[in-house]
Amino acid sequence: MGNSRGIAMETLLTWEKAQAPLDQVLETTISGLSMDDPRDKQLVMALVYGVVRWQGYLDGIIQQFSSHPLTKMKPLTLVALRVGLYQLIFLDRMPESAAINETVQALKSARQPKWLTGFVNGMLRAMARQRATLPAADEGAAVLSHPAWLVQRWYDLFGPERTRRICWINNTLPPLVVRVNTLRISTDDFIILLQENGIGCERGLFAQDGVRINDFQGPVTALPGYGEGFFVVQDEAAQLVSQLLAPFVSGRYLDGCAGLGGKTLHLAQLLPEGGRVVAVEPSRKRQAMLKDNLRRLGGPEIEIHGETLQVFGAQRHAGFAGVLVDAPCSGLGVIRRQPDIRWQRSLASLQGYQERQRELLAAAAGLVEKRGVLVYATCSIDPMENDEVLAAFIKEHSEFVITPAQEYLPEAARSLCDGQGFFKSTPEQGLDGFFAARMVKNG
Ligand SMILES: C[S@@+](CC[C@H](N)C(=O)[O-])C[C@H]1O[C@@H](n2cnc3c(N)ncnc32)[C@H](O)[C@@H]1O
Repeated sequence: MGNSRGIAMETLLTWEKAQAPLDQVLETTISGLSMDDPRDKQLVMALVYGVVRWQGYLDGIIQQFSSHPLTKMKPLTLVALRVGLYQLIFLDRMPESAAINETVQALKSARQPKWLTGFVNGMLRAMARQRATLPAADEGAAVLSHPAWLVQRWYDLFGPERTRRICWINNTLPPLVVRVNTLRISTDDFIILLQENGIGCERGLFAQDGVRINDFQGPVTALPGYGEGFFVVQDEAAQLVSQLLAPFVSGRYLDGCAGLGGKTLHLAQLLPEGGRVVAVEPSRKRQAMLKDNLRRLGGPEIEIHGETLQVFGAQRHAGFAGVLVDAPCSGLGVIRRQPDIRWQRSLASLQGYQERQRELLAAAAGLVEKRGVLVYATCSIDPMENDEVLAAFIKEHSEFVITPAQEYLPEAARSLCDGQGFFKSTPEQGLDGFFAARMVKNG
């Protein structure tokens, strides 16, 4: 399927089949393409992310026009209808004829039978004719475009008002936020550098080294200072999590689930002379990306271990002054950045995450030295992965006490903590939804 619509459809079909993260699937489908015009790539991305974000809403409309249940449709037919309808509703500058003809042409190029191309063509034309009467994207269930189980869960947990607000924000485009690598450049100088290059930006509202970049369309690698390692893309909420390991002393700190190293280097940045960071990351692919990031960002040498935190913990490594467990989680707090997450989770998957999180915290407990700090974090807003994990941990580990997170955060961020002293940011504050608990080991 040669054109941008065809590539978008192919990506969406692969994503549905593979149940893999959308950004990974998209990277694979577009990395090998030789598209002369960069706008073609942008269109593919806009279509793919837009369709996934609004899938529930689009499907509601398609169902109104179809006499067959959507579950009986061929996957390619449904994907073509979603891609076509998305253009009709959301891409204001796209002429109606181009939206329909190019979508149908992509099916023809893929040698789809006449009945299928005819059906998609007819449906899209019918929807275009009745465009003025289609339900708006801000009405009823259409706003939500989230799976029913999740909406029900959030209604029960947060009430209808908050649920609608969170769902609505999840469907908006997230801001580009970076953390300045102050080992290389000061935040003030980085802001000046961006402004000199005509890039609008402002200081973060909550985190001291956070910078919000406005109206920048290109890839982050094209921002000034990328090659020099002046910044790393990181939401302000994630930046605040590392700060909870304060007060920083010149001891050893463990990033127990380092991933690509967003928080690993931040810790190195925060430590005084003589402090050292050790990182654990079992995924080989992520480890390689972590090493690349650390090379780009520079800074002190960081010891990296490729085993799981459970294995690392069982090897009885010497005590750490601070341990961060930024646990694998559902990601329900970052749907705005990864719209596919909502369709790939279930209540059962939350239970699965909780089990892993409890194991990871238990493994971390033994690694913390006396009076050391343990921080548990997720990018989820679901209590099953947050408050419940913490309650179970504290019950089994009475040597740990919860200390109020607000005492370790900048003034502006203190209001993000709840009565129990947990840090809880949500998309409503313009932040990624994070949970973090700070504990100290007494025994
Ligand atoms: C939420 S991500 C970490 C994000 C990272 N801290 C950052 O700020 O970019 C969780 C990471 O935990 C890793 N992980 C999964 N199982 C693990 C285990 N048993 N022990 C340690 N890390 C694990 C995953 O590979 C993933 O990279």
